Amino acid sequence: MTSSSSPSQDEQSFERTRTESLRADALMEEDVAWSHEIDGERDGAQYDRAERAALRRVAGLSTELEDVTEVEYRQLRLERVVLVGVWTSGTVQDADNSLAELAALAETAGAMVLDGVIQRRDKPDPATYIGSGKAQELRDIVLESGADTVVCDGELSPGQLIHLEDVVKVKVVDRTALILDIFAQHAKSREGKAQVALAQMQYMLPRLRGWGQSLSRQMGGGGGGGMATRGPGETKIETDRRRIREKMAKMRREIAEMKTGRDLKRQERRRHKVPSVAIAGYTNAGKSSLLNRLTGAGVLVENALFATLDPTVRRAETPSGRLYTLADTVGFVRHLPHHLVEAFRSTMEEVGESDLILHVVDGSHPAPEEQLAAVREVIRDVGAVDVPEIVVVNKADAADPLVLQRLMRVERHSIAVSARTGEGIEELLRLIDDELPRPSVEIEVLVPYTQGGLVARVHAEGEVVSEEHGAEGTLLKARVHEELAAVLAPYAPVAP
Ligand SMILES: Nc1nc2c(ncn2[C@@H]2O[C@H](COP(=O)(O)OP(=O)(O)OP(=O)(O)O)[C@@H](O)[C@H]2O)c(=O)[nH]1
Ligand SMILES: [Mg+2]
Repeated sequence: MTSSSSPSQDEQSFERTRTESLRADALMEEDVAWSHEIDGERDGAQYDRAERAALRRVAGLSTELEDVTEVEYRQLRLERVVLVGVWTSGTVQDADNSLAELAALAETAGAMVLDGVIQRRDKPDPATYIGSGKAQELRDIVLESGADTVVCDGELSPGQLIHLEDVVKVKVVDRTALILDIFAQHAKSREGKAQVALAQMQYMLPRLRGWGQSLSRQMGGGGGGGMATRGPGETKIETDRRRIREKMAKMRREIAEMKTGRDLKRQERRRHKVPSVAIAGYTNAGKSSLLNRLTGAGVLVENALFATLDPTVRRAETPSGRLYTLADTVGFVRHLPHHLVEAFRSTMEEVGESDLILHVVDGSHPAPEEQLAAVREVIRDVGAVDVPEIVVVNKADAADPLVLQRLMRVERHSIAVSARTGEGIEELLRLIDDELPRPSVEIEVLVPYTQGGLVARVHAEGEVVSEEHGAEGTLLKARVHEELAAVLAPYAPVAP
């Protein structure tokens, strides 16, 4: 399609080119010369200028349901949303991916995505996130599409949220609130629920609004505060704040107690020297699928973000018969809200204290490298840098072979698998076996047949080098951990 030269204002505002994702949509300001051949010669500057001025509509984002019954079924939580992103750096593709991920998040939260637009800017507008002119256009899109919520692809300041809401006249939420909402919907365990609630309160605290605030805004807002702006509403907010703070303190204590319970369990596992493997990775990468494939555990797998919020720990066995634990973890996401990282820190510490991390990445995703980097950032954040890592490139069945090759080349310690088809799983199991810490003490013991349980323990917890069944018992040569070596010490054959 050749772009029309200077389309009329009406065409500019309402023509939709959903299929041409690179085409800036017709929402530009009047001053933009859009007469250039889009596919023809345009230098970078022009491109930039056009992009800066345009709210670029991202194609294929609409998840408007065709089946009416499905709409009704979802009606309860259904919000009709328009997504908006500010694109400050990176390529068009990056910007599109980011908005596509926001769409997936919104859907996971139960919303219906009607439209998505991106504005090119050096940085978000301090007042309204997108520029004020663009905010007006966004208002038109909201009206036209019948949306009841705008979702911004970032964390907005309390002020930005208020100002943008004033313009678009529907609820405005940001990426952080959306992720918090999903976590709140998905948390099952008491601890998970408490962690999410804490994070939500933390997020809410500076964003509390009552009519005290609108009052102060009416009275000129922004400036000095002072007695004049201090209405009864503000006092109410102060009371609310205090109540929330008290609740948060209580919640923190509860979480700390629950953590103690989990720590005990972990210590128990450590005492038995069962090596632990943590499966970490970006949300929807296939962590739970992999856990199921490796252990046959029935863990919830869903094509939704953050299907897993409560860490599941399963027992597994290497091909050589050594036991280890395998833990599924909460998925990561770019710009994971800071409050959540804090709230889930204790859960994520599991990753930090494991003996090996299986870092799962979706090989069929458009930007797997970005996902790897985002996850590593959080791993660094929780101080889990010393744990050896195997990069497990999953969904090899669906991935572009060239992308797989690229990842294998860059990631030294990596393997391509498919949790779905089972491809590469055998090899992964062997890799895990190689990477798990070796028990350090070499022993040679003669275990009487009456102590069969000990022989079984050596098999499970150590590595058997040789085993002979003699008249007096089982002659074992093996490598075991110190504690088991101490238990076995009495059975060392006496030197002749
Ligand atoms: N094609 C393909 N799809 C896969 C594979 N592994 C998982 N999936 C799909 O990817 C989606 C996410 O899988 P999960 O195992 O729930 O992913 P997860 O990493 O546990 O996700 P969260 O718990 O939400 O963070 C599901 O729809 C799976 O069916 C695979 O090897 N190939
Ligand atoms: Mg999962």
